[in-house]
Amino acid sequence: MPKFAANLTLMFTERDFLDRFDAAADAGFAAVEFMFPYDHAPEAIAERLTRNDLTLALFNLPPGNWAAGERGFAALPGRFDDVKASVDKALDYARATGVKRLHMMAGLADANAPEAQVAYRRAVEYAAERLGAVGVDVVLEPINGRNMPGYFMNSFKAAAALIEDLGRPNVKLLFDIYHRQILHGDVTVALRELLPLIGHVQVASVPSRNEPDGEELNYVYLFAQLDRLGYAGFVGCEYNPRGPTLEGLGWFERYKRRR
Ligand SMILES: O=C(O)[C@@H](O)C(=O)CO
Ligand SMILES: [Mg+2]
Repeated sequence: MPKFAANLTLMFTERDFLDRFDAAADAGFAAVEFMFPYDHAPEAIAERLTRNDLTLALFNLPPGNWAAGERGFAALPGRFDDVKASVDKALDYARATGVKRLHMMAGLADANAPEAQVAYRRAVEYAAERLGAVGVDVVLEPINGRNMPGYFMNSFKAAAALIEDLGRPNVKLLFDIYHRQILHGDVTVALRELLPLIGHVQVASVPSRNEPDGEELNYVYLFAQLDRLGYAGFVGCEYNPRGPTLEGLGWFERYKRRR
């Protein structure tokens, strides 16, 4: 059975951020993820995890000024000092929470520009070196251009090629099934082929990005497929609930933690 992580950036938003940990645990999740913890002290996040016996599956390195439109800066030439500072900051949270993988966002840049490719590779290698020393993986996520126009990392093929070329055991693929279906389709075969590179999976319905229980993809099949493939990582529920979060958790009933 997949190990599901509630995404606290999108789920349980009826509650304040820190209270979402309690809500996720009460709903039967044994793990959580979120995009950014940085408005809260590392100790406050750690306390909620411990109190609720939750594992933190993933969060993102600081992305720059999100409100102003930044979406990371790893592929932006001239931003290497920001990359270093972002790794420092994320490490504080990783140490406090015990998270084992962090998503490094690439930023808005031309995917074919050699200078962006060089900057990205350098940033990923730097993060991998620093985070690897404390047992943390760096995951790279291809994101579709409808949700994030102009985003540098927009191809599963490019991500896989870079990860294979780097050959670092702690650089892995964040396989967001929602983005995969929009970018390229062929989800099942891609999961099979890319499995050795996958460090994290995320899910949502396509095209609405709601609960994984309908529309284009058959998630009952895909979750069973992940089990058949022997995927041992987490599956992040990165979806916008159609209504109140709890009312949309019918799909999760068969998978939830019971205690
Ligand atoms: O899929 C996404 O959008 C996220 O996983 C993310 O980290 C950046 O928005
Ligand atoms: Mg995602």
